[in-house]
Amino acid sequence: MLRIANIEKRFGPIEVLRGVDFDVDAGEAVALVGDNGAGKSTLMKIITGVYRASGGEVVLDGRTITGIAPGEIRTLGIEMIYQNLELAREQDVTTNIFLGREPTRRIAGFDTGIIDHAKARREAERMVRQLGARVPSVDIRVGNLSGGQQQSVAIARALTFSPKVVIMDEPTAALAVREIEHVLQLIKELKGRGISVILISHRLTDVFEVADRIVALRQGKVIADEKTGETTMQRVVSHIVGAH
Ligand SMILES: Nc1ncnc2c1ncn2[C@@H]1O[C@H](COP(=O)(O)OP(=O)(O)OP(=O)(O)O)[C@@H](O)[C@H]1O
Repeated sequence: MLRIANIEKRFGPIEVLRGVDFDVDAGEAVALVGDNGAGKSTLMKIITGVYRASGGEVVLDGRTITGIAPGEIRTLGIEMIYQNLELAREQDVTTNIFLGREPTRRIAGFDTGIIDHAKARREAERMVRQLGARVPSVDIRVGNLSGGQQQSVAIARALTFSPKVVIMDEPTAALAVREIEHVLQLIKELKGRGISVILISHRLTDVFEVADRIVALRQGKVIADEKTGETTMQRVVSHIVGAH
């Protein structure tokens, strides 16, 4: 579904990515791990079109997307959920799920439609239910939800774009222990729908629970690309810190 091929990124004289290669299959979750400064965020910004690569290419479902603007890459099927979630905390769940893309209805005599809030609400409820997200009501202000519930809203919102790939940056880092399990369930749900997931995480227990493969980045290079079932936490830690 997604191929990262020999991606290089230089900022002036600084080489941040030095020929990064890995693939993500449909419905596969790949964890991207690496120490602070390894290049994970830079790579994600290249995949989502925020940065232009200095070399190499990103291929989505057979199509080269390197150099395409972020808005179009999103339309083509790559969604990124940032650590800060980018939700409107003062607005309710429905508004956040549709932010700017609410269903509209036509009124006789008017050229443009008006927001059909009842329909948006029904659809938001359906999405939350189908996803198995534990959000008490779609009418609640997002700022009043727990961290895990907010993460669920961000995932539901990502699904409205019908993504092929969802990239998640530290989705469990700020969560209480009992909420982590629920977010990991939602990630499994995405996989079950055939959506590919790239999970950036420092929490290796989470990585081992949901990822099919673990790609370790060190100093801008893939230092290991291993199936989760064929490696160990100790081995992954040593890849990250550079013990071998
Ligand atoms: N715009 C920039 N100009 C110059 N150097 C940059 C720029 N952005 C990132 N870097 C450098 O690139 C390297 C990789 O940074 P990046 O943020 O991609 O790492 P990371 O693996 O995401 O780290 P973290 O886990 O801390 O978020 C760092 O040394 C950083 O200082």
